Amino acid sequence: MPGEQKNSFLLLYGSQTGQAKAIAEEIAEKAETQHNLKANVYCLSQTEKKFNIEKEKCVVIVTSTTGDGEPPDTAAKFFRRLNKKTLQEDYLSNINYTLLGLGDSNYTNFCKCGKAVDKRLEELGAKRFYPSGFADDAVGLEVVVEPWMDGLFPVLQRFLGLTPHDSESSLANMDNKCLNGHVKSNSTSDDLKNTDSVITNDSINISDAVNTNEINSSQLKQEISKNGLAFPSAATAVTMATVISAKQLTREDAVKRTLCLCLDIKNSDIKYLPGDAVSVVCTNSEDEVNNLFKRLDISHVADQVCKFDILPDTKKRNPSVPSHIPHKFTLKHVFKTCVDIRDAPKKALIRSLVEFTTNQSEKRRLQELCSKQGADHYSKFIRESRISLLDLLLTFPSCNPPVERILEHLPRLQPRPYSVCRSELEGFEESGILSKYCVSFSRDEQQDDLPRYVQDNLLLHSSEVMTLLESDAMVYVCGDAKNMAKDVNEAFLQIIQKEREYTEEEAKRYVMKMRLYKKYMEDVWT
Ligand SMILES: Cc1cc2nc3c(=O)[nH]c(=O)nc-3n(C[C@H](O)[C@H](O)[C@H](O)COP(=O)(O)O)c2cc1C
Repeated sequence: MPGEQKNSFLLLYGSQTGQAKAIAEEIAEKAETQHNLKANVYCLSQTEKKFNIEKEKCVVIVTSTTGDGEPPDTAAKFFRRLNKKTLQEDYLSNINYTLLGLGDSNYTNFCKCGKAVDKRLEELGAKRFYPSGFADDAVGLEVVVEPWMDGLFPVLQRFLGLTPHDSESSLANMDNKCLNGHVKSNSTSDDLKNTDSVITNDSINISDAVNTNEINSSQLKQEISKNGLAFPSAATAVTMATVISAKQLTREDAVKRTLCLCLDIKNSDIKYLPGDAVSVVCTNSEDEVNNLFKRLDISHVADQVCKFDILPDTKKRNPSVPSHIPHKFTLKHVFKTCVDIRDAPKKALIRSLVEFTTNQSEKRRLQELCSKQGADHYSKFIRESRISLLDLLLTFPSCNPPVERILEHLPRLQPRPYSVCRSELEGFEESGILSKYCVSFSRDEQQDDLPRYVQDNLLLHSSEVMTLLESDAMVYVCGDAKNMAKDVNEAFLQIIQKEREYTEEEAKRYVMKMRLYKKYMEDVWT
């Protein structure tokens, strides 16, 4: 049984794009380096191979939600097993657990997976030894994650019989059964003093450039797919594709520029259908990378080949090189293609900058930004202002961190997902396959009498739409759930009321029936 040591506990994570995994790793690291606890960490996909939850005494679960309220792919098997109808009510009565759910309140089913697992564990008799937390990516996961994690350790210690004190006050701060969304923490001024101690030692160091040859580009391509960008959610290997044409779809004065890019994938194995998603890795801007290098004073080594080494005397348990950093690299390559330099700097990064800042007032300001009391300042100054790493360093001129410290903290450059659709409609209209084809460019400036949104277009063609509906038409609605899908649904209700002289109730029943017979289908997201 894995939990044999007195101070050990099982730590499980279910992650689609890496955040839950990173948080679980942080919990494990803090548990070991700061709290004399030992975490046995496994991905939920390892169920029955590496762990059997029913045999555990103390379990901590961190899981995100993906898709439309679904568990991450890696958690699907665990989820299925847990939901078996045949399990007895007391199946998990021996285990004690707590759970941290990650989600995004822009989605309809906020933290659905975490909440469902939490509920099911309770149904099966498991006891929650510490309140479960539900963190919201829309406002910043750290708003819930940080106080939840801080409170967890003393409770765990007490639960495992290591320190019989402290946990009461920690539990008192968590007075709800679950933490949900925004949390105001009840911290003391000690938090500020303690900010430095979180970073105990450099764990990673860039060794001196091993040689000064530039890595040739095919080697770099290999590194991208082999080491640099091992995307956890990618269904296929990463493919290099050339952009063969680019057409701007929006007008020059549009609020947001939309481009139609054609990628040449003739020589790749990619097969796709409309509805699949293609994720594009867009590199960081050369100018921004150069400016960052100038600010970090590393322009002169930008093209030298480097390698990450773990410091032999690191105090971190199981230190590892971030998986998105290639074994050998040039700084230029890593900063352009592997790390996200635009994302708002995380508190852990800001905390690590403090020790490299010489001006005392700048130092205090940085400490404040990453302290619990400074949560509002952090949200306002960093997140809402969409400050980048370069902006931050320019604002704090006396801060001169070594580049390895920055690299240790920068998140992976995430691919941007796009839905695959076909752009053949114009051709279909020309060849007569389509008899009518209407477009609405809502972001372009419109003359007042032209339909701006798709619902305006539907209402404009109200009687034709009704005729189509009556002749067994299928309706597919795809796109923004919050406004567009709602408004399109409303437009259909209006059309049916107007054209058929139906009451609102009758129109609703009409659309309901269409949905029931799969004649009105939605593929929508927020
Ligand atoms: C494609 C996609 C679908 C998502 N669906 C949901 C959802 O239905 N409900 C929710 O609360 N969060 C949803 N999220 C937000 C993630 O749960 C959240 O960003 C989380 O921090 C990701 O953690 P992970 O990297 O460990 O997977 C979704 C995110 C993505 C990218």
